[in-house]
Amino acid sequence: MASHTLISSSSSSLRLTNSMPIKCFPSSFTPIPLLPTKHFSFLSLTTTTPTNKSLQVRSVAAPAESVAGFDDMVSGTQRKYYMLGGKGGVGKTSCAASLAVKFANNGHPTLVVSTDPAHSLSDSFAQDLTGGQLVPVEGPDYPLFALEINPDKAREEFRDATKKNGGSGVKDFMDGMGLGMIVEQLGELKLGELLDTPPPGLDEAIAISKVMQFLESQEYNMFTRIVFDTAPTGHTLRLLSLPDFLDASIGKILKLRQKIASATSAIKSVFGQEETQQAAADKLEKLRERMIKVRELFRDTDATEFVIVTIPTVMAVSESSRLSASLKKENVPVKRLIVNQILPPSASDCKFCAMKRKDQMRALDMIQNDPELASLTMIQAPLVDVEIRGVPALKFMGDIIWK
Ligand SMILES: Nc1ncnc2c1ncn2[C@@H]1O[C@H](COP(=O)(O)OP(=O)(O)OP(=O)(O)O)[C@@H](O)[C@H]1O
Repeated sequence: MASHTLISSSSSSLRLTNSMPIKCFPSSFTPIPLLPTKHFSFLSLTTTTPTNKSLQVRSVAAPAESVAGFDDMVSGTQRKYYMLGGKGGVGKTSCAASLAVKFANNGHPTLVVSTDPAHSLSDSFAQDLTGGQLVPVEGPDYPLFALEINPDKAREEFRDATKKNGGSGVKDFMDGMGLGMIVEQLGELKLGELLDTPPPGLDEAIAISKVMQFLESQEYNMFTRIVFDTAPTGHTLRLLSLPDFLDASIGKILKLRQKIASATSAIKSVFGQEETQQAAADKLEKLRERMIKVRELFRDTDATEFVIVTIPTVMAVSESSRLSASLKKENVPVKRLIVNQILPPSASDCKFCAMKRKDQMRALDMIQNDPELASLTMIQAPLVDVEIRGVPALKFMGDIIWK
């Protein structure tokens, strides 16, 4: 508790490690000026009192000696996957990046992957990680690599494969042959919809399957911890049911292909399309296999854990509760819940902070009484006073969260 304990005081001025005084918000709101990045301490330290007397403040919202069970997370050299997910903007990327840094500093060659279509890993590490390739992250003791999967590119590949092999490409082709009726008869195929307005979650499913593909290669053998920074909740929920949906869709495409193969083989051989079609079919089949692997990965209780990240607001907690219920329903292992951005304790809140703290306490209370969330290990992470960017800042944050 030592470094995160606030000592009460009659003074309203808090002091950071570097002795920079900052004031609570006055009742008429004025934004707190941002501190320079080098001061990545957080408002948790000491206040001065005229008498120099100090008194410990106990508060529900105090960033506690949270025991995340990091010893358990770090033990063993068999490969483990950690997927961090939650509502947009709650701090998924910061928590995922700080976990990756912590693993790498504790002996694990680690890979951190972003499958969120709106990547922010590059921003978090303050390094350019774009390009869909492994990029080494400088700073940690053991190798840490990052990978941002380009969802548009991944989707295009999928689109091309399905188009060539049973999407609108085949329909047009069949229409041209006067055989469109067969396609019509398989009306429930709904391929057009799938290709033109891909269901949310498709990007991520393809991105994860792409990672699975990479992980099969020699180059990736070294990684013993893989941390995923996933897309916001809605995508994750759809992603869980997506492999089944795609499995069925792809299955239908391949079936359709077989059905029409005999009718068109003579014509196709004239136009020389047989080989292209076969190559596309193989590609599609591979994609289907990888989707099944994604589904299995999410449900592998020995190797995988989904960590929910939330913030202490009623809305975020409600959403986290729904996410937890859905994950459990789908047999995805969930053990930990990070409650991020908790106000550090203060002995002399301004009106704004006092209100905010009350709200946060209500939300924390809600978690403790929520049938879905109460059983999870709760990790409280403080709201820090600067933006968390770069490896030193992520290490600092990781050392607070992952204990
Ligand atoms: N504990 C914290 N204290 C202060 N700032 C934080 C904290 N956690 C996250 N932030 C800041 O909040 C912003 C959003 O964080 P982050 O990008 O990690 O969230 P996210 O959930 O991944 O967002 P998105 O859903 O948009 O991908 C960033 O500017 C980050 O530095």
